[in-house]
Amino acid sequence: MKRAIYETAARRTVLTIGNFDGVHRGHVEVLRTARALADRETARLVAVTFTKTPKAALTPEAYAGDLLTLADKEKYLRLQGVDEIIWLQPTVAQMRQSATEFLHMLQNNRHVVGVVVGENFRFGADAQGTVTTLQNYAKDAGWEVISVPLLQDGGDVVSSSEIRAAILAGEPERAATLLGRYWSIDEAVLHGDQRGRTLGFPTANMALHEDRVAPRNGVYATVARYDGTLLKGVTNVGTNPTFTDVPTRVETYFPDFSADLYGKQFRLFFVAYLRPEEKFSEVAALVAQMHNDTDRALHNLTEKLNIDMCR
Ligand SMILES: Cc1cc2nc3c(=O)[nH]c(=O)nc-3n(C[C@H](O)[C@H](O)[C@H](O)COP(=O)(O)O)c2cc1C
Ligand SMILES: Nc1ncnc2c1ncn2[C@@H]1O[C@H](COP(=O)(O)OP(=O)(O)O)[C@@H](O)[C@H]1O
Repeated sequence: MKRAIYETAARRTVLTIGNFDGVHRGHVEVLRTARALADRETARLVAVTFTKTPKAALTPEAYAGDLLTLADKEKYLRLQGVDEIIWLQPTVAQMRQSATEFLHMLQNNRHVVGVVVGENFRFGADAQGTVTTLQNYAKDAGWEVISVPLLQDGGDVVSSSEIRAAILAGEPERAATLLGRYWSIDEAVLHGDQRGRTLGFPTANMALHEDRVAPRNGVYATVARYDGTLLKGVTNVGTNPTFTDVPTRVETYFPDFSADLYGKQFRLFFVAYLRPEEKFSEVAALVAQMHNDTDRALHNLTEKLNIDMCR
């Protein structure tokens, strides 16, 4: 056991540090640079990240919610070649750690040979540490530091908060442009009110995780990855105001499909926003609208779907 710990500590390591919520196109630039440095240095690539972004812990009222669950953050980090993840908890003790203490902690933990971060990287209590702090420390420690310039998209910096704002605003296309893939959720199918089938629109229902950013209420063209295939869908995010309001759900009707999905899990990609959810005075009007939504969703997906973005 002791030997295993020693071996981990002795392994040459390149660290990349950040929140990485989204693992968006900007993060991918940082991760690619870090992977290349690790390969050059015959080192492992270790990502140091938080289980919850410090923003969520410090100012929860001003925080829109996470783009990714931790499982998804891990999945997308590993897809970029990260070998291991060190998860930090945003505890009071962790948030009070000075910038130098934070770097000491990393140095004591691994045989660090390099560190790759984004240009705007801040760390330590009150975000006092900057790339310059890191570079100064690295000179003595013998680390190579690379700070990666922030990626821009049409004049805007690609950032997790821009993507959260796009999802909140019902702009999945904009979110996808910044993310480099469609925003998605991966959840199990729950039981609803068993009403969908009586309307001719059975819907697979998912809960919205409270820690996650909530997409704007309304109807979306979506795609699900299920059982190795992609299914076209039309999804309502909302509270079903035409009937009795329920806590916000994500309900998807798959026009070209019929099977029992209860308890099954699938990844649902948000491709386009079609309209806000409405309260109809008659069920027949809702059903007519749902037919129209289905046609529009299928048309939209036929015209615009980019399968490579379903990741
Ligand atoms: C494409 C689509 C659009 C929908 N639009 C609305 C809407 O505008 N207003 C509303 O109250 N419910 C809307 N719904 C939700 C339906 O009311 C809901 O699917 C139905 O009540 C079945 O609920 P159940 O899954 O709990 O059985 C929509 C559902 C779908 C699939
Ligand atoms: N084409 C389809 N799209 C979505 N769900 C379907 C489809 N065909 C069958 N189902 C099944 O029907 C269930 C939804 O029926 P519904 O009456 O809306 O019940 P609930 O209110 O429990 O969601 C889904 O969870 C799934 O198991």
